[in-house]
Order: sequence, then C-alpha cells, then structure tokens
Amino acid sequence: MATVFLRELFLCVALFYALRYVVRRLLPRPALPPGPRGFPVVGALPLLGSAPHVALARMAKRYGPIMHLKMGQFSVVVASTPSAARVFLKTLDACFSNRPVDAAPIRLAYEGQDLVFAEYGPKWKLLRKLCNLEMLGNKALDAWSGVRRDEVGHMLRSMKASGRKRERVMLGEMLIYTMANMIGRVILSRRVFETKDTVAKEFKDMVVELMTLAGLVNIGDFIPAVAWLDLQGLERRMKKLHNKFDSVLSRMVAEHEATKSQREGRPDLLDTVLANRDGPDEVKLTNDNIKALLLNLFTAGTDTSTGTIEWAMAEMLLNPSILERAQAEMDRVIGRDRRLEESDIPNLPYLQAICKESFRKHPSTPLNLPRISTQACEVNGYYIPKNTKLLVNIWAIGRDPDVWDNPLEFNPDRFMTAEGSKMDPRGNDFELIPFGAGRRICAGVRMGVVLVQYMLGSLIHAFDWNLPAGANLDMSETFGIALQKTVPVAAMVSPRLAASIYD
Ligand code: HEM
Repeated sequence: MATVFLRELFLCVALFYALRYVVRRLLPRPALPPGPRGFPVVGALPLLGSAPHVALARMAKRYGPIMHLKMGQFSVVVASTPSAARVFLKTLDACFSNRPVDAAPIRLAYEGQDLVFAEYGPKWKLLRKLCNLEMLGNKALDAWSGVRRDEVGHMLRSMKASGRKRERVMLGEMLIYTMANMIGRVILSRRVFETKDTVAKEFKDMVVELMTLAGLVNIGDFIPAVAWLDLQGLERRMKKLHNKFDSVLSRMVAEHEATKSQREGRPDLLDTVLANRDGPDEVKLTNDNIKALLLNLFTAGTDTSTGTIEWAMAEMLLNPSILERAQAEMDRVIGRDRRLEESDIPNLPYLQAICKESFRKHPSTPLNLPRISTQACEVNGYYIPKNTKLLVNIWAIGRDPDVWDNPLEFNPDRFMTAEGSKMDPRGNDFELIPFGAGRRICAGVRMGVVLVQYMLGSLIHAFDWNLPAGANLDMSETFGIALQKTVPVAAMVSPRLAASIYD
C-alpha cells in the first residue's frame, strides 16, 4: 500500500516538474532590457574603459534608462534615470537587497563579513542596529556633536598655522585626518592620529587605495574560469592592502580589550560590539565581523564625505562669486566673532544648496554600491534573471539634461527655489540619491549630511581661499567605488574671523 502511494506521489511530482519545464519553454518570456551586444566570452567588459560611469551614461543615451549588459558570464542591469532607479531601489528593493560578494569584499572585507556586504538577514540587522545605537542614529549623532566641534577646532587651528607660514593646505588629507580622529573618538574613545604626520598621510593613501581598488572592474569576477590568473594583478594588490589594514585593526581590538576596565560604565561602540561577540544573544559576531565593521566605519564614511567637500571647494575656487555669496550669508547669520555651529545650518540655505549641488554634480559613489537580484523578476515589461548585478548610475542621473537645466554648470541656485530647497538627498527624491536608497541605503546618511554641511561651512566661514600663484585647477576624475579628484585640491588660506576664535 505504502509503496503504491509513494510511487504515485513520485509520478505526480515528476509530472509537475515536466509540465512546468514544457510550459516555461513554450510560453514566450519577456525580453531582456536592450543593451550593447559586446564580444564573445568577455561580453561588454571592454566597452567600459577606465571611466565606466561615463561609458555607461553614453550607452544609456542609445539603449535607454534600463540597460542589460552581458559581462563575461554574468548579467548586469544598469538604471540611469530617476524613475528607473526608483523601480529597482524602491519597488523591487526586496529582490535587490543583497550585494554581490566578488573579489573585493572577499579579499578586502574579510570575505564580505562586514556591514556593507553582509547578506540581508539577522547579522546585517544586528550590525546596522549597533551602529545606529552608538554612532549613526539621530540620538547617537547628537550625543557626539561635541567631538565634531572639537576636531573641527583642531583642523581650523592647524590650517590657520599653515596660512601664517604661507604653506599650501592639502585639503583632502586635512579632512581625512580630521574625520579619522572623530571616528576614532566615537568608536575607540581616542584619537587615532595625534599629529598630522606621515602616518596620517599613509592612512589617507590606504583609504584611497581601498576605495579605488574595490571599484575597478575585475575580469575574474565576470569570468570565474580565469580568476585564478589574476590577469590585472588586482587580487594581489588587494591581499597586500588587506594585510596592512588587518594588522592595524587587530592591534586596535587587542588594545581596546586590554583597556576595557578604564571605560567601566561608559562603553563606546567597540565595547558594545565586542559584548555581542561574547554575550548571550542568538546572533553572535565573530572577530572578523568586528574588524570588518571597524574597516567600514573608518573607510566608507571618510573618502565619501571628504570627497564631496573637496569637489565643492574646487568648484568654488573656479567660481569665487559662489564662495563670496556663502561667506556673506554666514557673516549675516553668524558674524565673525564666533565659529559656525551645527545649530546654524538650518539658517544657512545657500550653504545647504552648495552641498546639494556637490552631491548632484560629484556623487561620491558614481555607480552606487552594486546589488544583486535574489530571484528573477520583471521590470517595465523586461525580464531580469536571478543573480543579475544592478548598477544605478547616480552620476548620470545628476548630469541628465532631461532632469537638470545646464547640468554641467555648478549652480547652487537650482536648490534655492521653492521646489529645489525641498529636495532631499536622503533617498526619497530619486533625482538626487548620493546615498543610494531603499533598505541598503547608506548606513551613515545622517552623519554624511551633517559632516559635509558642518565641515564645508566651517571652512568657508573661517577662511578666504585662493589657488597658489600660477596654479591651475585640474577637475578630472579618477574612477573607483568613490570618485576621486585626480589632482587633489592644494590651496592657500587666510583667516577671516577674530584671531581668538582659532585658539
Ligand atoms: C557624503 C557621504 C557619504 C556618501 C555619499 C555615501 C554613499 C553611500 C552609498 C551610495 C551607499 C550604497 C547605498 C545603496 O546600496 O543604495 C552607501 C552604503 C554604506 N555607507 Fe555610505 N556614504 C557616505 C557616508 C557614510 C558614512 C559617514 C558612513 C559611516 C561612518 C557610511 C557607511 C556606509 C555603510 C556601512 C554602507 C552599507 C550599508 C548597507 O549595505 O546596509 N557612509 N554609502
């Protein structure tokens, strides 16, 4: 009896799968989105060149806002307009809530054990929750506003000294050094650089190298059969860089554990995270999770925020009337007898407009961070297979003439109108999404906005800015996960506030 039942069950199941196979084969499936044909084996990879964001924007003009590219063995879909970005990051957010774990997260971020690349699930939720609680959520952010004020104070003092000595200020280095110290104080209860020396410069170079390497198109990610050859030498460079970061991070964790008793009753972020390694909770963090999270917090926020400020300052050095107008607004609202405070920002609409204009024209992550589909889906009548990588061309959206008048012009006035001033860069207005959108939106979005406004505002308020005599400003970009200014801003500054303000 049981054997007959089992045989019939088996036949039913087999019949079901056979029918499903036939129906899927016979029924016409919606087409893939349009896109370039590419070449045998490598597909569209050679079409990307050294500036994939620019190449993809050009292709989108021909193939449309949702494009499909075969790259090696993988399907990649690219969204290049606000409405296409909305479909993927809002309507289909659940389907695209994971990121591909390619060579970069494997080699650089402890096999994707970090917050940025963690699989969407309980561990990702725990990591995000801990960061919000201790550092990135509204309440936590308010709690460490004094640290931001202090570290910006150090920065202004050191820049005033450079101005007095007629030395050039290397803006990017100065900003990364300042941010690393802020982050160190929140995570580890201590500054990480006491003086702005060669160690700080080395750290900046490591961060920039990480963001550049992680963004490069690695042939092995698309053609796994040749991955072991490491044709571009990228994996070798990643391993070397990882070893450098790992020794710094391992030392940080060990030193922190050794000094735990000194922070009795006032734990910092790392103490709280370590408690989740040792504590009773069901989801536990490993040592690699913890080091990978520290890596995220020290790197994901620094290069992105400082890059936005550096581009804004470069644009103002090219258009001094914008700088003068921002300073006039600050003189009216703040005066010159005290520093700019974060509480002044709501009263400085032109400063806010400059920040949004920098987010628009120079988004730090030009192609967003990649996502991957966990199942097949349909978008605007097109078929998107499972395991398709998603890129959102944030750079192209910011420069689309159908969305923005004269998009190549740096013009903060576009955000001074009633409509423009309401536009919010925090993931709801898809014309301006420097932080991405949806459930994987940047975990540091609030901190990023505050830092860009506060640090850029302080630089504008506290100094007059000029290029060194005879110097030209090179505005070219170097592609990476974060878009770098190829030639860093080096400028001369002279203080414009009462002398005692810098002490
Ligand atoms: C101007 C500053 C910043 C910009 C433009 C920026 C941009 C981005 C973007 C575009 C993403 C991907 C979002 C998506 O997939 O839709 C992202 C993710 C992320 N960012 Fe930021 N970011 C900035 C600052 C920060 C800061 C200050 C931190 C923390 C200290 C941070 C930490 C992260 C993390 C952890 C993720 C991964 C989130 C996840 O996968 O759940 N970022 N960021």
